[in-house]
Amino acid sequence: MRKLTFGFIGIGLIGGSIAKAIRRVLPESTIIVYNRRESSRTLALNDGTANIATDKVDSTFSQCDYIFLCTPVEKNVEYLSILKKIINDNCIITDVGSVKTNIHQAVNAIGLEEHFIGGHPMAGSEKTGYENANDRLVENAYYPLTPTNKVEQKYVDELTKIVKMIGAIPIRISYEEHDKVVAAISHLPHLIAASLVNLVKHNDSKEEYMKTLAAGGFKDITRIASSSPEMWEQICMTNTKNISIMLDKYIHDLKDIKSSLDNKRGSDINALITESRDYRDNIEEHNNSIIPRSYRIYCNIIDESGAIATIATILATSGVSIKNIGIVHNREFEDGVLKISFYDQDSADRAVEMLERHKYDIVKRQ
Ligand SMILES: NC(=O)C1=CN([C@@H]2O[C@H](COP(=O)(O)OP(=O)(O)OC[C@H]3O[C@@H](n4cnc5c(N)ncnc54)[C@H](O)[C@@H]3O)[C@@H](O)[C@H]2O)C=CC1
Ligand SMILES: O=C(O)C(=O)Cc1ccc(O)cc1
Repeated sequence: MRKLTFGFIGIGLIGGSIAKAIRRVLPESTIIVYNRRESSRTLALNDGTANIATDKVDSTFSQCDYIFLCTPVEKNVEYLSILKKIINDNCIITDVGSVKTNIHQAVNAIGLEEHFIGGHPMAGSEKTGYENANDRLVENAYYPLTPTNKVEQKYVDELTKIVKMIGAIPIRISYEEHDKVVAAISHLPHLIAASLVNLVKHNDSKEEYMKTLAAGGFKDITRIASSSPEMWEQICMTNTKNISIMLDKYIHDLKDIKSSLDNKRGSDINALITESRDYRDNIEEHNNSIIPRSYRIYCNIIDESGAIATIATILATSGVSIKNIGIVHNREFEDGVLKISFYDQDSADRAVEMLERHKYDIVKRQ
């Protein structure tokens, strides 16, 4: 890989994570960041991610081979006209926005097609900001790329290689198709999560029993209701038509469910959950066959304070780095079990060995 200069407009959760990942895998590269908030710029300089940080998008970015637009989707579009006056002839602008049609249309309108490859890492969380960024965030995640035939293939190949180097899985798709897909699997679910939380809020009693008793299932399905309002307003205002079409279908399905309830058709409910369970169970199997397996183990623990800390300490003292750790409650593990993810198979194997040596019960799973 040639020595590259990368620019980042916005180093929040996603921009910050990609910049950190590039610093890790291409340590010789130059990284220039612009961010509205000064504290993130300082953090990125201090932790060695950025070589240069600017408080405006200016000619410093003319050195860039790649510029990642990583602000909310309507804002990303605003930077295109500024960048058009700055970039060099060989620069590729890419973005990480959750919606692709709006930016492709803008790119088209201002004549930047040869310089643009749309992108969208399918990883992230409800958290925001550089403080939550990490260099492994996009690892094992699909990363749709939406180049048009106006951009030279050598750039598509190189960006694809960079996406692979940071551990993500590039997948080429048209921007129109992309926006239909994400309306169904990401944008509508965020609206459903938010509306479900508000439904509970608006129907809770003054004792707040609903809020108090809300259990794992409610929390699982509504985690994303804590996402950034500004980011999601912009997503919904740009992928409006696709989301609205899916929402119509969903309202239709909800009405069917209500009719099954009102008419006491238990077999309909049974069929609903049987169908969803089969499909849902298949999502992970399907992913496992394409994405490298996530290196995880499951361990039974006694439900008492300090139990997780003890395991974390055993692994830390054995030199095993934990990627993620948390209790899962689902029908597969009736009483709850600790799920621990690692960065590689060796770490997972070593963790099993160490925990079994300490008499922990590792749950065998296909
Ligand atoms: N959060 C997620 O899980 C994912 C988000 N995305 C996309 O990534 C992009 C960035 O999102 P996050 O990093 O999650 O958000 P974030 O809130 O963590 O970061 C947003 C960045 O944009 C900057 N920003 C916000 N408003 C701005 C404005 N008006 N002018 C200039 N800069 C502004 C912020 O200073 C920050 O650097 C969005 O386009 C989003 O659609 C893509 C995949 C996943
Ligand atoms: O937190 C989650 O599970 C998400 O769904 C994160 C996310 C948010 C926006 C995207 O465009 C892609 C992924």
